[in-house]
Amino acid sequence: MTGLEPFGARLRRAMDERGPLCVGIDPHASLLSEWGLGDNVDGLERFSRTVVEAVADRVAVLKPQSAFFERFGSRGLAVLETTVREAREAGALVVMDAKRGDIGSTMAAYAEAFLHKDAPLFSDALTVSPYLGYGSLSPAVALARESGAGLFVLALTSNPEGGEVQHAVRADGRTVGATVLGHLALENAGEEPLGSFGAVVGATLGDLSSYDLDMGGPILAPGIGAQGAAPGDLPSVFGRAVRNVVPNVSRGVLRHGPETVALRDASERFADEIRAALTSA
Ligand SMILES: O=C(O)c1cc(=O)[nH]c(=O)n1[C@@H]1O[C@H](COP(=O)(O)O)[C@@H](O)[C@H]1O
Repeated sequence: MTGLEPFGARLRRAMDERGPLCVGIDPHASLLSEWGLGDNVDGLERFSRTVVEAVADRVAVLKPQSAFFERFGSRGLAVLETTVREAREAGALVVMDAKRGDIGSTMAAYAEAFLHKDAPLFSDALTVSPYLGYGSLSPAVALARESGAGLFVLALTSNPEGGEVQHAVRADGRTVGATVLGHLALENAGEEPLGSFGAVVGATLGDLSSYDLDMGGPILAPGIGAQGAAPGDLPSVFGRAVRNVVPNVSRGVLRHGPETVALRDASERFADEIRAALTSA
């Protein structure tokens, strides 16, 4: 299979050209209602198309959250396919937020579903959970390499409950989260200008100086906006690794819909604040 240029290289270029913002496509039932749309497939379709029209030609990354599409069964998945295709056609990279994780042999099928270049839901990258053991992800790592796609592996998540697993200390004295970051550093070794195997690290987490976040790959940083973090927090949370951070905002942008112009303005405001925060870092 001839793959695309590696995801990390494509992402670095997109971040340099467009800035690093990732806008999430999270069609919550409450947002559909606020936008005057029905909580049905037509509403889902209108919502997703509007977000793509508003920002896919200007942000580096769009991140559809699969659960909100799965809610509507096969017709929701058809909307997800269209959303991914139209976002990519408009020049955005698509990170499919499906947070898959399973035993290795089943993980291979999840990888086929999202990372095989001929799959209907092929995406530039996929969020995955390493909490069945990092090694269980190896079929996804292998297929991502072959396709020129990437992974974002949950390392230190933005939710307060995540710490009970991720900050747990192993017998060798390292935390579970640090162990995941260590695996990613090995995957990305020697990859220039940026590896394709990223971590998810919440922007809400405050001081992370005890973690080595500089693991050669991108860091997807959710938590800005609705979960309380702000663009100005990025330099202090991520330190030197901030240059590789892809900050995600979902509800913080989406609540400004349904007008395309208002969505675009909200996204530009976040992009400007992020640029200002990174320049001062
Ligand atoms: O993998 C993710 O994207 C993710 C990881 C994490 O630690 N925290 C987190 O909020 N997310 C996702 O990021 C988005 C955040 O949405 P907002 O809180 O509305 O900006 C949601 O789609 C979450 O599922």
